[in-house]
Amino acid sequence: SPLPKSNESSSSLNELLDHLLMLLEKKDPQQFFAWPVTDAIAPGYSSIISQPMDFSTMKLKIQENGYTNLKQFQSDFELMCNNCMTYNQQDTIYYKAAKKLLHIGQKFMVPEKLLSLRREVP
Ligand SMILES: COc1ccc(OC)c(-c2cc(C(C)=O)n3cccnc23)c1
Repeated sequence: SPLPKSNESSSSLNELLDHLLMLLEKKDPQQFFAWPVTDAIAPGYSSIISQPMDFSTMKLKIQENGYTNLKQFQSDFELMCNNCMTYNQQDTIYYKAAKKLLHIGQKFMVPEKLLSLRREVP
């Protein structure tokens, strides 16, 4: 089915979300969260994690107008981090990376911070 026509508000939300996603991706230099986790690299992953999420999936969702508000974007981000802290033991580099990323993301996604982002996005 054709993509829903994007109107003014959805395109400005999408611009904000694209900008936010880019900032969050920069905090994942090892790209652990860039692509879906496969059972090949993480044994049993698909039977442990029922709702996988990663940055590439979030990017596609933005392009398909899949987010109608910031809260939905925030919950996919938190899902991605929490999946990682569910599958991986606390003493792993992945768990520690997810904990750090979650903390950074929660600091970014506060209203006053987002207002400044909005001003940045022309
Ligand atoms: C070592 O290089 C990579 C490259 C890509 C990865 O996920 C896209 C991961 C990766 C990412 C994850 C996560 C996010 O749980 N993971 C868990 C166990 C084993 N590997 C991973 C690691």
